[in-house]
Amino acid sequence: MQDKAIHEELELGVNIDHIATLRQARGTAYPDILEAAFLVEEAGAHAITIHLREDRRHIQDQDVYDIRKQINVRMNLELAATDEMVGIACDVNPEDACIVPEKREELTTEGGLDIIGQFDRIQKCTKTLSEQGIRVSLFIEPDIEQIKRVNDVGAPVIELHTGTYANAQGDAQAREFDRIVEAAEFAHSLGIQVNAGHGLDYSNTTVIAKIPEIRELNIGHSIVSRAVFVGISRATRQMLQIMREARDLG
Ligand SMILES: CC(=O)[C@@H](O)[C@H](O)COP(=O)(O)O
Ligand SMILES: NCC(=O)COP(=O)(O)O
Repeated sequence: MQDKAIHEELELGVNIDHIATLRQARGTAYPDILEAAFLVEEAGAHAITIHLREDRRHIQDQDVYDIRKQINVRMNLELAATDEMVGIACDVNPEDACIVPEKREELTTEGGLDIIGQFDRIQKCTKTLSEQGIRVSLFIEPDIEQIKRVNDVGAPVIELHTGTYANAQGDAQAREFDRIVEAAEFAHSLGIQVNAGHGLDYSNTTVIAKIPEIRELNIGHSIVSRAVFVGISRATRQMLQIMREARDLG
């Protein structure tokens, strides 16, 4: 069981997948993903997050090994619950692995894992990764029924999918926000570490960052997009500042 204390500091994992998207668009050697990882680390991020998709649309296998070798902060590797991906993760040995649902035809991750429907597979992947010493996180919807099964799966961490909140507006967004708060409180009461991410940007992160049970945010697309104009160091620092202000840490 993990410490049930409320965490003052909120950590940021910067997802640098879309640096690789730009590189893969032309098959060039630039932009250099390692340089991005170094700059993000130097700017104060707590982790580098990358998603090795089965279709290899952005991050490539070599990126995972290179980043693993070169960075000093935690690596959070996002992966589908397949034998191939679990094998790569065990070989790379990141500090964290986040199991995410994946559909080849999707534009981006569309929802959370169905822990109830895919219990055996997710439990098997979690066990293999955990035995290797990798801390496993499950990317799920803010759904109480899903959260009830997390401890049975054996994962110490969840990442609440904030995509629906991020894409909604008005009352619908307020309702989804309430679901996230309720899910975070419930998971925390069960001793599960609560992270959150997907679709968070410079205008919708503050309220999520104020939820005291949340320990880490993983944010990528908006930071890489802002980096086009201000550079990735500044874009990372600006997001960290939003998170610190939300926690009243200045
Ligand atoms: C699981 C998740 O939310 C991120 O990995 C996100 O999916 C970024 O990668 P894509 O934009 O390829 O979906
Ligand atoms: N798990 C969420 C993530 O890594 C980043 O998602 P996004 O900010 O690129 O939508």
